[in-house]
Amino acid sequence: MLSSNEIGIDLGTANILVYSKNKGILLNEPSVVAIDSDTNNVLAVGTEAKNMIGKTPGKIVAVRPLKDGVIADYNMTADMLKHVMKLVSRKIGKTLRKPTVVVCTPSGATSVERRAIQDAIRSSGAKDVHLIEEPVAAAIGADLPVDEPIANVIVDIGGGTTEVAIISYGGIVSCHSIRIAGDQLDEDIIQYIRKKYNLLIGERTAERMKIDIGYALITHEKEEIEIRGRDLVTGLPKTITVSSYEMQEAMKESLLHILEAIRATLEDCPPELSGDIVDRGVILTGGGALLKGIQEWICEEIVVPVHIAPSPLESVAIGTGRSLTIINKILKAAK
Ligand SMILES: Nc1ncnc2c1ncn2[C@@H]1O[C@H](COP(=O)(O)OP(=O)(O)OP(=O)(O)O)[C@@H](O)[C@H]1O
Repeated sequence: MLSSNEIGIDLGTANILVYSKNKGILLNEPSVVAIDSDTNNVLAVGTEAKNMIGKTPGKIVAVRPLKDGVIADYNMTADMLKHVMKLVSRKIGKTLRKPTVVVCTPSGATSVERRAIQDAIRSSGAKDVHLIEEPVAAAIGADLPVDEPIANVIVDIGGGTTEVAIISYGGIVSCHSIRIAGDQLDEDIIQYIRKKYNLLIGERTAERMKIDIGYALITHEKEEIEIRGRDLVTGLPKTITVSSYEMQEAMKESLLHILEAIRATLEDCPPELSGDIVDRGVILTGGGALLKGIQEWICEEIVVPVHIAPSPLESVAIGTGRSLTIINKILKAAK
């Protein structure tokens, strides 16, 4: 039985989630920290800090300490994790003392990047820190039978990375990890609007556009959204209307890169497992799985059934927490 002192953490580029098998999701907050740049004190973490992005006075900076699925600013990540542990303690009504933590890392992370994640978690008070590859955690969290000798194909489109993996018998058979995912789609939208309309928009506006009227490359009925930004010629605020067709144009190149990663992984699949893929299909997870039309588009392109995981934004966190049971079994067997 897992105690609340054993937790799984999805330390994501966009969101940080903490899961305990007994209590479920204990925390789900954006991976954002707001600091006072004069004193370096952390002022806010999570939603409160995210609401400050692009709106803060000079000395308060709201930053995302992770980029492309790995730590970009070590000290800030460590501070964010300390705050997260405090929030979790408050939630469970007692101090989380020296917890055992399983945390995911992108499968493309280097050993230095993995070590940094492990050290940052340890510095937040954890006793034992176990790492799990993100696609494996996502597959466990999506209820796939990962320890059976059948092909489970997982496509996890997060904020910083897209991980595509074929998992069989508890291990990764073939995998591609690319640093193109939700954040890149937001950046594509910012650049498109800048070039086409000479209008500067912020990250949060771009993300809202993607979520509200963003479509994968499928035929659909046109939708429109009104957005505001700063005119680069006059320097004044301006409102424009953007359509979902323009959003497709903006995101096209990155979406094609994601498709390419899926194709490349399937091409690497050992022939014995190919039959499973045709029968069982591909599971989409991560926030990108919620992009309108993505299931239909990928299905059309790879001609294999595509399903969306039950809770795409939570699969990795649930998988990290559940994997503790497996780790405990291994540790017990080794005694
Ligand atoms: N409805 C939606 N449509 C399109 N994209 C969405 C939707 N909801 C969330 N997203 C995007 O999903 C991304 C966050 O997904 P997720 O929480 O799985 O990433 P993460 O685990 O933090 O990142 P990574 O795994 O790369 O470290 C963000 O880019 C967000 O904009």
